[in-house]
Amino acid sequence: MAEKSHAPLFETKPAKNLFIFRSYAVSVFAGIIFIFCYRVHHLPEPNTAARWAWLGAFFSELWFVIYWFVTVVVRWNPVHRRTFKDRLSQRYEKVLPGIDIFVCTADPVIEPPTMVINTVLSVMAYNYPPDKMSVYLSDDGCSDLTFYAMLEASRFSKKWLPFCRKFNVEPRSPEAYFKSAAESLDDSLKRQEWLSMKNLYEDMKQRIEAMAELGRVTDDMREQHKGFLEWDSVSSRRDHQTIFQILIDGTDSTAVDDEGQPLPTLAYLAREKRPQYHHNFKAGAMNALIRISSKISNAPIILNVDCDMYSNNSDSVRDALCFLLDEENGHDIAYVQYPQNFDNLTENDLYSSSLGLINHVEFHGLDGNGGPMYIGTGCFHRRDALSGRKYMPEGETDSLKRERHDQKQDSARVLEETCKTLADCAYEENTDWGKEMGLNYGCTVEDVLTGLSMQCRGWRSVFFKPERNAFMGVAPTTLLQSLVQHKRWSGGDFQITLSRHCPFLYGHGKIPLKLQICYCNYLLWAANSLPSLFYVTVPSLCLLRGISLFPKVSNLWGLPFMYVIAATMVYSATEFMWTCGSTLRGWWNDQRMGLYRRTTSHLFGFLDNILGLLGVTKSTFVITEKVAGDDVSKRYKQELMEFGTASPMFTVLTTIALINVSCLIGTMLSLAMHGHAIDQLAMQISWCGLLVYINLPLYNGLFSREDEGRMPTSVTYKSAIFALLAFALAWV
Ligand SMILES: O=c1ccn([C@@H]2O[C@H](COP(=O)(O)OP(=O)(O)O[C@H]3O[C@H](CO)[C@@H](O)[C@H](O)[C@H]3O)[C@@H](O)[C@H]2O)c(=O)[nH]1
Ligand SMILES: [Mn+2]
Repeated sequence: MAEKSHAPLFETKPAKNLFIFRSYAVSVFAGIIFIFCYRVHHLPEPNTAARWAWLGAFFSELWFVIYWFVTVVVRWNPVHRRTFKDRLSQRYEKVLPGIDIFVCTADPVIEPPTMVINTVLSVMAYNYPPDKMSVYLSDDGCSDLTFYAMLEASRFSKKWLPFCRKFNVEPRSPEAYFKSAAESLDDSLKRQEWLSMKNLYEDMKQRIEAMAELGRVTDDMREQHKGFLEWDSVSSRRDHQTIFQILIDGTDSTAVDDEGQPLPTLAYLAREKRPQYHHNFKAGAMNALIRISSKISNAPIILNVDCDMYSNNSDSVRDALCFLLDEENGHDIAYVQYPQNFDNLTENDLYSSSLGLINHVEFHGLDGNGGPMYIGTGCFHRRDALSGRKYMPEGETDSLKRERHDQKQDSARVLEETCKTLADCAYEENTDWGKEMGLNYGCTVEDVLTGLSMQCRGWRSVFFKPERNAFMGVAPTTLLQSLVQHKRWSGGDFQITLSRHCPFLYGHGKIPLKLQICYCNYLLWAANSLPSLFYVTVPSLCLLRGISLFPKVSNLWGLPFMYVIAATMVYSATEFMWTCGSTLRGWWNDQRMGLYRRTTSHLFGFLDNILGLLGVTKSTFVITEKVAGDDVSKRYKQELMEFGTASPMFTVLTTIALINVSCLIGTMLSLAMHGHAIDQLAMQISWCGLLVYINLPLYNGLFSREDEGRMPTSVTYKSAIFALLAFALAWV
C-alpha cells in the first residue's frame, strides 16, 4: 500500500530504434573524414580563383560539419514522457494547486479580439476546479475593442463552461469547436442545446466583429461597464496609464455560471506605456502580469499562452501537474513545455511552419539532454522559478501548497486600485525585473533566454507531447511573414550566442555540456547563413569558368561526397515522413524553406546583430500577422507561394535563383558546343541543377504568374542587376 502511494506521476522512456540514427551518424562521419582528406590533398595552385573558391568550400564544409555535429548531439538520446492523471487525482484532487493563466495580445488588428477571447475561453474551460484558476489577459494594444470582447467573453463563459462540462467538449475554443464538430448528436434534446449554444456564439462573434468594423465601442455599450471610462484618458496605445479591470472575481460567491458552479477569475490588463520608457515587448507584459497576479491569486503555477494559441486539450493542466507534483522527480522541474501546433497548415506545409522537426525530434532530444528550451507559449511554469528564484534541493516540497494571497479579503475594486502601480513604467526602475527577476529583457527571443536562465539557476525542464495536441495556434500564411518571423528568432538566438548569456559561458558548470551544445542547434542558425550563401552561389559561378570544386564521379574520391549527400538526404526525408508524419512533398518544401531561411532570415538576423554590436540598430519585435486577405488565403490553400511585396529578402532569393539558372543553362550550352566530358563537373552541375529544381516555385512567380502574389517586377529587375554583377565578379 505504502508503495502504491509513491507510484510515480510520470514516466520517462528512451526512444526506440536509436541504432538506425547512430549508424547513420557514424557512417556519415567516416565519409566526412574522407571529404576533408580530399580537400586538403587537392588544394589548387596558390593565387588562383580556384584556390579561393576551394578554400571557401573547405571552410563552409567545416562549418556545416560543426553544425551537423550539434544536430547529432541533439538526436543522440531522445526521451518520451507519459503521465498518470488518475494517480494525480487519487492523491491530490482535494488539494490541487492554483493556476494563473497569462494570455498576451498586442494589436487588435493583427490579433483580432474574437481570436483572443477564443483562446481565453478555451483556457477558462480547462478540466480543473474553476475556483483554482485565474485568467489574465495582457493587452499591449490597449484596445477598448479587446476589452469589450473580454466583457462579452465573461458573460458567454457562464454558458460555455457548463456546456463544455456536460458534453465533454473538445476543443474548448468555441470557434474551433463549432468549426470541427458536426452536430451529430443523435439525441434531439442535445442537438437543440448544441444549436442554441452555436447561435449564442455566432451572435457574440457578430457583435464583436461589428464593433471592430465600426472601429470604436458604441456609447450604449460603454455605459454597461465602468471600465470603458479608462479609455477617456488614453491618448494613444503608446502613451497611456495602466488599465486593470477584474471582469470576474473568482472569490466573489455570486460569480457563478448558469449551473451555479464557480467561475475562474478573469482580468484585463493594459500596462502603462510612456514614450520615454522602453516597454520590452512581451517580456515586459509578462513581468507586469507576474506582479499583478501575485497580489490577486498568487497561484504557484503559471501557464503562458500567446493569444492565438487556444487550448486544444482540456487535460493539459493535469498533465503538467503530473510532472510538477511528482514526489520523487518533480521538485526541480521549473517548467513543462508543450509543443507549438498549428491548425492552419496546408497539406504539404508549404512554408514549413509546422515546426515538425522541433516537435517530433529535436525537443525530445533536448529533453533527454537536460531539458527543452522555453518557447514562449504552451508552457507551465513554477512561479518561483519564473520569478527568479534559484533551485534549492531542500525545502522545495511545500512551494506548490502556498495559499492565495492574504489580500484576498479585499474587494475586487480595492485590489484593482492597489495593483495598478505594479504595472506602471516606473515600477521596474532600479529593480532586478528583466534581469534576475521574471522574463529577461533585451532579446527578441525573451522566451529562450528566460528558459536558459532558469536552467542555469539549477532548475530542470521537461517536454511533454500528449497524444491529443495541447495547444493550437496560427502559423504564418505568407512567405514573407514566415521569413520575418525566422529573422526575429534567428537574430534573437544569435544575440544570446554573442552575449554573456552564451550557453558555453553562462551555462558552464550549471547545465550539462550536451545541453549547451543542443542550444547551438538554434543559437547558430544565423551563423549558418554565410557558408550557405557561399555554397549556393560560388560552386555555380565556378561552373562558368570551368573551375571544378568536387572530384570526378568516376573517381574514388567521389564516393564519400555522394554517400554523405545521399545518406543525409535519405535520412532526413525518412525522419520527416516517418517521425514527423509529413509527406515527401512536405519534406521537399521544408528543404526549400530551410534554404530560403538560411539565405534571408538568418542572414538578416546575422547582419542585425553585427550592426547592433556596432550600435547602429536596435532590435524590435515584429508581431506575426494572424489574419490574411481573401486572395492571399486562397493562394495559401492552393499551396501557391506568396511573393507580392517588394522586400529585400525576395531580392536576395531571386538573385540566387537567377544566378543558378543562368549558370546551369550557360554550362550546358558550353558543354554541348565544346563537346567536353561532363565527368569532371558532373557533381557541381547536379548541385546547381538541384538548386534550380528547388527554386521552381520562384521561377514560376517570376515569369509565369499573373496573380497578385507573383514576384513584383521591381524585385526582378533589381535581382537581375545583382546577378549580372555577380557574373562580372566571377570573371575577374
Ligand atoms: O510588444 C509585444 C509584442 C508581442 N506580444 C505578444 O507576443 C506573442 C507572440 O507574438 P507573435 O507575433 O505571435 O510571435 P511568434 O513568432 O508567433 O511567437 C513566438 O516567438 C516569440 C519570441 O520571438 C515568443 O514570444 C512567442 O511566445 C512564440 O510563440 C503574441 O501573443 C503577442 O501578442 C506582446 O504581448 N507584446
Ligand atoms: Mn504567434
